[in-house]
Amino acid sequence: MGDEDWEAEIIKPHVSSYVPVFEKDKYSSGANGDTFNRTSVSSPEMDNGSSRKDPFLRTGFGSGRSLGNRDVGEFSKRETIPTMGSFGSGKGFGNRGFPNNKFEEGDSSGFWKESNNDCEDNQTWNRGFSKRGGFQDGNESEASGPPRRGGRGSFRGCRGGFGGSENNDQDEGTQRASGLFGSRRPALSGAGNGDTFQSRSGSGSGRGGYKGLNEEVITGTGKNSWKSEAEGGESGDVQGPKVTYIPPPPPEDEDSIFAHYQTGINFDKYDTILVEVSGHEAPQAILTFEEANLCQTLSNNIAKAGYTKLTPVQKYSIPIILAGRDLMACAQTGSGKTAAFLLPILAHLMRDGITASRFKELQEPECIIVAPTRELINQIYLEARKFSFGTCIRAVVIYGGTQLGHSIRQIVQGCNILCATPGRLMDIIGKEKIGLKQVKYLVLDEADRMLDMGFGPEMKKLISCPGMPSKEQRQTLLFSATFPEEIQRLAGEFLKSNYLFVAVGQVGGACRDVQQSILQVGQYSKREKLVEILRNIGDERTMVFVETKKKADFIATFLCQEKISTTSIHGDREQREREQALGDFRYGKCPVLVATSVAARGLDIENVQHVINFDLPSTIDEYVHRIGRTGRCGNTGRAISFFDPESDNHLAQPLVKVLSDAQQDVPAWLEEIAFSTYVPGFSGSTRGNVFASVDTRKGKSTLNTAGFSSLQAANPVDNDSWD
Ligand SMILES: Nc1ncnc2c1ncn2[C@@H]1O[C@H](COP(=O)(O)OP(=O)(O)OP(=O)(O)O)[C@@H](O)[C@H]1O
Repeated sequence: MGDEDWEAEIIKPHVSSYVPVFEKDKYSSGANGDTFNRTSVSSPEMDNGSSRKDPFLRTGFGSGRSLGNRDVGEFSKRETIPTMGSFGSGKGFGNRGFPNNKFEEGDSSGFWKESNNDCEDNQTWNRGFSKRGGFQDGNESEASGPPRRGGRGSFRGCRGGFGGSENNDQDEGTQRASGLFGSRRPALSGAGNGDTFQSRSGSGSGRGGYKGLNEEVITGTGKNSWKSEAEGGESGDVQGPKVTYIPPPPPEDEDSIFAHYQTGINFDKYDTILVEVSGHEAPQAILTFEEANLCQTLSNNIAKAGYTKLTPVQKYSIPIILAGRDLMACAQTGSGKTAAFLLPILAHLMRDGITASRFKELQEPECIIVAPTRELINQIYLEARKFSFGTCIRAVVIYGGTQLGHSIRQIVQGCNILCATPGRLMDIIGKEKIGLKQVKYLVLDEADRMLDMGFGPEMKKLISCPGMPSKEQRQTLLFSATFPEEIQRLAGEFLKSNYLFVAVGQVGGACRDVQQSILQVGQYSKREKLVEILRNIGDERTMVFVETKKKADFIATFLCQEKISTTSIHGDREQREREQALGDFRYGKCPVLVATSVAARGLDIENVQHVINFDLPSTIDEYVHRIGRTGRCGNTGRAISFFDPESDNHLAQPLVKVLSDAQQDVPAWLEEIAFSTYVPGFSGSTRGNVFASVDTRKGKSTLNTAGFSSLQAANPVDNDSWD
């Protein structure tokens, strides 16, 4: 993917005539115009002979004046403003595109490295410098990025940092680190939001710095520098400015805390889903919240959250966790896994009492929850805060892309449940800001992702950190909608040998409330098809998944050009922008969110009615997670996927399987491709290595509908092979 030759289609006269509304307002005079010379951009030295691929170069998207990293959704649907250049043509100004010309973080080098793997904190270890600082990744062969909308924008005019080697990256980084923010941006001030940056030349280690109202200079050198990313620090090595973003605190009022959306018409149908529990002596499932015997405050909070009935994964997982057992639970997307682990943990904490308090010097959380993306961990935190409302239990969230000092300050105020992304967690542990001795619960949400090659090593480090109780001493809970066999095997290292495995429906299966359609669409027709679909959809909330960060920017910009209010989220956007984008989507300002896989898992956004896979992901599991952003909690949704026979044939067989398991129509052409395509290890009936259909330990104990309690294991499990 990503090789689409956009150039042929993108050069259209109307492109340069569309100017986003805020551009008109702020820069309508020609004075701010094209200070960046477009021809220089496409010089061979810079584009490495590959500018053919970069539509932005030819159309002026992102050339020169950054639109800032404003969400493209702010390119209003309704505005068409007479020509004044193209997107972002002109100055390297308004770094992030904030209306008040606020500056931040300053990732403004001219080149950036694209990666298909748009994930979180393990990737963020690369972020501070190498990804952003002026170099170009050979594979991507882009002379510059897409419309970076400022920030790390390609064509920043004044300091683009072009170059073709990693050395240039170093140079750019050094340049940035040596006072770029301090000395080159004296006393910048903008209004509001604490985003104002102030010059701090000479502060800290004397390398310059920048500061906002809520921000402090964190320099990269000297005794006080944070740990390098390679060591697990997320804020970067010696070069480059540190992340200073402090997320706004979530609303404190009860209505906001307990705001929720309605369960859908199919919520009751959850009861008919088959549930398997494997392992020894599984406790009986419960049928009602009352049976869980939770304390009054918790019960009140559950009621205030609008939960009246347990979902299947909750019926089985809650008693298992209450019984102190380790658990691997697999249930379809949007079926309430978060509450399935939070409620029993909170119940235990309430029963046993907590030790951490704001008066303790070293915070020692009783529970650590990790998840692969920042937005997801924040969502889990909000759920934890909701269910612990009115109790003395304090949940804290820490994640990358935010100021480390802020994370530390949150923790020292008291921390019983620590919700964290892996990079930030390891950073905090490395700095000895928390003690692990009290950890009784370790939860890996999206556990298959947390244990795969990306995060697995970090998770292994986590469980072998000094002080971390051994698996015999803690309770470990793994949750996901997908659990490939090989990951299940790896999980044995984390779990006690007698763990229980709960499978609600088919492991790795898609949610049946999502109506799936697969359309055969070639690369060159995708955009046209997308626009056609979105026009038909109207204002209904839609997530569009693409394979690369660069393409996410491109498609979002393209849609804005087509007057479709769109924003985007991906791993190269600053955290502030990501949160803004998600907010704009969540609250309806932009009904279309273009995303990479960073938004594929876990995100629970009300009323997402459509998911469009503009590009199919590389794995079927990812497909299942992506389409699971719609059709949640008994609501219905639609997923449309563009299948390009040039690149997606390997997915034909697993797609046919997922579609038929979910009782969806399977197009004849897809079956034909599936039939004629050899996929090593795949077999339609067992799914081979593609994903597991059962607990890989083989011992199945029950096969029940969710409304009935489980039976004892029919086949004792060979636990020995799991240590
Ligand atoms: N028993 C319940 N009654 C009503 N709503 C519920 C119940 N359990 C969960 N929900 C709601 O259902 C939605 C989906 O829950 P959640 O995000 O935990 O799903 P999930 O299984 O973790 O999904 P994913 O696999 O995508 O991460 C949330 O809005 C949650 O508040």
